[in-house]
This record gives sequence, structure tokens and C-alpha cells, in this order.
Amino acid sequence: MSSILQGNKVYRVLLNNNTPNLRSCFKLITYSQIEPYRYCDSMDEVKEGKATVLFPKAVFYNPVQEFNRDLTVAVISQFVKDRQNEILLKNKTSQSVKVASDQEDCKVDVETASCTENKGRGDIVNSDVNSDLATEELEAGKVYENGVRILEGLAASGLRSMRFGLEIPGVREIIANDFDHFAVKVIGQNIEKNGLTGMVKANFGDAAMVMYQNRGAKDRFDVIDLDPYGSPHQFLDAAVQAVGNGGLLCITCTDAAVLCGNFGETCYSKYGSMSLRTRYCHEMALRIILQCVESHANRYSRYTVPVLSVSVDFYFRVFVRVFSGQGKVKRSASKVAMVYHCTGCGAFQLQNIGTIIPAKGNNIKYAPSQGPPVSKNCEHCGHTHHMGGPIWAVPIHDTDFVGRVIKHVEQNKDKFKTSDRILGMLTVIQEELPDQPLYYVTDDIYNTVHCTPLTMVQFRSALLNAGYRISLSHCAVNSVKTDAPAGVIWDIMREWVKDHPVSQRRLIEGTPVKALLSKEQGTKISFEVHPDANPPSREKGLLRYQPNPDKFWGPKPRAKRNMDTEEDVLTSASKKSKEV
Ligand SMILES: C[S@@+](CC[C@H](N)C(=O)[O-])C[C@H]1O[C@@H](n2cnc3c(N)ncnc32)[C@H](O)[C@@H]1O
Ligand SMILES: [Zn+2]
Repeated sequence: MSSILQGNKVYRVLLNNNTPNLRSCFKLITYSQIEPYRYCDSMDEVKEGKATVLFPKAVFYNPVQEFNRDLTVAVISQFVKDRQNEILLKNKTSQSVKVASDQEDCKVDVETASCTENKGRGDIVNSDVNSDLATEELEAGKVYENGVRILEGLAASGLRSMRFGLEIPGVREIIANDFDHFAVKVIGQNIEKNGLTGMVKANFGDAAMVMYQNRGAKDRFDVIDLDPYGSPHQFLDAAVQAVGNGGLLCITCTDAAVLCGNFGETCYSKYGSMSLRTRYCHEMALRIILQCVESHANRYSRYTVPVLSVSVDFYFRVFVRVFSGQGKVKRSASKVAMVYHCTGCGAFQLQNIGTIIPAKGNNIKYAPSQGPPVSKNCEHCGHTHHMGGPIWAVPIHDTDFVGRVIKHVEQNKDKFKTSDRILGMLTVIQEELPDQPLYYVTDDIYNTVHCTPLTMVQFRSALLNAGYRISLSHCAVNSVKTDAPAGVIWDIMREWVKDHPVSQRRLIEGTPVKALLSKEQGTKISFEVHPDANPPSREKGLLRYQPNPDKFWGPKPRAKRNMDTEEDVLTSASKKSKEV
């Protein structure tokens, strides 16, 4: 039995395949007369965070995305607090100040605060709208007339919106929108069930249209959450316009195969960037998404500041603030870069598209970059390069913000089922070298050289002893982010194989290993254990890289779609009966 919506009617379909007269299988019920759970064949009740929601099979729900929802609740909660502080700050001074608050050391810099730009251009300054909030201790579940407005563009059952309403303090209104009538009915019911009438509103519409209708200066949202099936690309143009100045976009992408280089040409068509199939593809994916959001924003004299970007399980999630300001938009070309990736040894080099040159006084000039940074063949192994990108080449997180989210989660640990994972991942993120895009993976290095592996501590010590910085990336276990040039990595390996020789049968002419090991050693290498070789997140024993969270882990398929016409239903039912 399943339910199908047509116009304002719901068909309760009894698919009895042995019945020749299919019309007798349908029972027509007037939609408005009936509550969704009464006509659904099965309606599961799910408790997550403070919310309890009903899920019919026909509406999308993926339990392993609880981490995504927990993290989003934490990030938006912190964002709301930060906005409050920015307002206080703006009211007090235009300098960087320490704001005394429940987060003792929350330092907010006016540079990144939303409030200062574009006044008088008709762009609503949200801090003005919210100014009453700034002095209040906020509570979750309470409607604040001057609180934040949140749009969940693709809400399915509205679970996320219910959690926002019940768990994020300082909210005015949440629009839980979906383009499926049935889902919207379920959202309505979940609003009542969670006592959120008046704060959360169910809305039927195409998310892009809803955002276009709200792009006027006074209508923009403070937060927009986009959690689509696959790629969000068709919503980005509207999203960058419908978010207020300094507002927050929270975007999920589950099209990992496209973003990780399996379909570079598709990635180009969706994100305007060529993805590469490499060991650092997960971070590259995040950077492709960020450059894509930025390029959409630039068209409307806006620019973005990523506050947190995570690669999780099978998906990517970015949290990006959007600001207005044509002056800063000019910097965008220097924030993105092409990637040259050696097809032999995996060494990579970035080539920024634009560059900023200091000029007279405090002035700057913008110019195209000079390049390329690599020769036709790799200087280390002689193989050719693939070129990918453009990618976002500046920091993908705001480490101060990440620190505040960590504090928020530590203080509210019992509210997030996935708090251990959030804390582990965010701590690794805080340790990431912010100015070194992409990474090597040590297993990959050892495979290229065909040698016995070093321990992580030995490898890290060798780089630190040579005077370079090193960190992990949250995107991959055994990852190495460093400011050392690729040549130093190969120097480490050349030193290592002196005592751990590579089998002669591997040293075939034309292979990367043959070329790499034939080169002269450049840097002096020591494997003596360096005091900083163990990252603090490892020493503390945090849950840094979680194995697959569930047995049936992965992106869930679309919820079964409601068929459009009775004819479709009949055709489908008759197909089914033939299959039996
Ligand atoms: C992945 S689910 C959303 C899951 C939800 N955010 C959560 O956390 O459980 C995607 C939803 O987007 C809806 N959808 C698809 N295209 C849409 C569009 N153009 N506008 C609005 N909703 C859309 C689908 O009906 C589906 O319910
Ligand atoms: Zn190479």
C-alpha cells in the first residue's frame, strides 16, 4: 500500500498484483479531510536532538546524516551568538575588541563582521534589524521579533527545521520548504507535534523560486540551509542573492563522485571547475564548491568567507558567510587557483589566477598571475601533468570560529549525539595548516616508491626537523599538509630507502620510482623524533576519523516520488503485475 498525491487528492493505492481490474485497487480520499499519518502505509517516529518527527516512507530521511544536522545546529547557534557580538561591537567601537560574553574569549574582528559595509545602498544591515537582541540572553524555542530568519530550502520532513526551532536560541522565523506537497503536509504535522507553530512555517515551492522571491533587501534570510539530492548547483545563484549581508549559507553536496574526479567534465558543467582523481580529492572537492559559491556571489558584488568546510563520510558540507562589497570582490581572482597534478609521482603545484601587487602608499594593484609554475614534465619524475580547477586557494575555515563552535559543543555535549565526532573532527580542523591547500597521503608516497612505510611520527619528524610545518587534514587519515616543496618529500624518501632499500625489480626505466631515486638528495634529513611530531588531537585520543558509521551507510536514494497522474499509477501498477 502506498499513497499518491494528485492535485488536492490523495490516492491510497492497494497494489494487489493479482487483481486484473486495477481501478478497483484505488480508493479516493479528499486530501484536506485526512491527516497524513492516517493515510500513510507506515509512518516511523524519529527522535533526534530535541525534535520528534514523523516520517512516512515517501519522505526522505537519512539517519547517518545526524552528524550533519548536529553540526549545523552547533554552527548556526554559534553564528547567532557571533552576530549578537558583532552588533555589540558595532555599537561600541569600530576597532577590534574583546567582547565579554558567555564565551569568555570570543574575539570578533570588525573586518569580518557583516555590519559595516554597504549601508545606504538599500542593503539591509541585519545587525540593525537585530539590535534589540544584542543585550539579551537568548533561549531556544522562543520567538524573537528581531531574531534570525532561517530558510531550509529542501526540508523533506522538516526534521532539520524542527531541530533549529527547538535548539537554536535567538530565532524569529524558520521557513521549512519543499517541492513535494506530501512532504509539506508532513512538515505541517511535525510543526504541530513539536509545538513550533508560530516559529516554523511549512512552505511549498521550488527552493530557487522561494529564494528569488526573497532576494529583496528587506526580505533576505540570515541563514539558508541547502541539503539537496546530489549537487546544489542549481540553487546557488538564488542563494547568494537571498542571504543577508553577513548571512550564512549552509550547503551539502552528496555528488562525491563528480567532485572527486570521476566525472571531471560533469564537475565543470555544474561547478565551473575541473575535478581531479587524486589522493587529495576530498579537500579539492571542498575547494571546488567554495570557488563555485564565490563566483556566483561575485556576480552580485558579493564575496564569501568560509567559516567551516567539512568532508564527511560520503558528502561535503560548507558553511559560508556572504558579504556585500564591490571593493573586496576585486580580490576574488587572487583567491582561486588552478592545480597542476603530476600523473607520475602525485606532486602538485597551484597557480593563482589573479595576483595582488602592493602599490604606492597603502594602495594595491590587481594583475594576472605569471606562470605556469611547472614545466611540461614533472621536475621530480618526468611525467606529465593534469590541470584541474579553479579551486578556492585561501583558508577554508575560520579557525577562531571553529574554536568557538568547539566550545559550544563542549558546553552542550549532551545535546548532540555525535558530539565526540564533532569535537574530534573540529580539533583536527583547528590543527590544519590554514595556508596550505591540499595534502599528500603517506600510503600513496610509499606506494609510489615501493618501500616499507615510515611511522607517521617518523615522517612528521623528518619534515619538522627540516624546518617545515606539517599538519593532518580532517579529509583523510595519514594525510600530510605541509609548506615543504614536493622535492623535500622525495628527499625524505631517498634518505629512507638508504636503510630500507627498494627491490631492484621495481626500478624500471620510465617509472616514477626510478626517476625519483636517481635524483641527488637536496635537503639533509633526520628521522629523530621531533617534540611536535604527535598532533595534540592524537595525544588527547579524540575521535578523529570515524569508520563507516552504519551498516547501510551512504547517500540514500530519493524518496519514492509521488506519481503525477492516475495513468502513471496504472502503468506502474500494471508493470508491477507483469513482473510478478
Ligand atoms: C535530501 S532531501 C532533504 C533532507 C533534509 N534536509 C534532512 O535533513 O533530512 C531533499 C529534499 O529536497 C526536495 N526537493 C527536490 N527538489 C526541490 C526543489 N527544487 N525545491 C524544493 N525542494 C526540493 C525533495 O522533495 C526532498 O524532500
Ligand atoms: Zn612527478
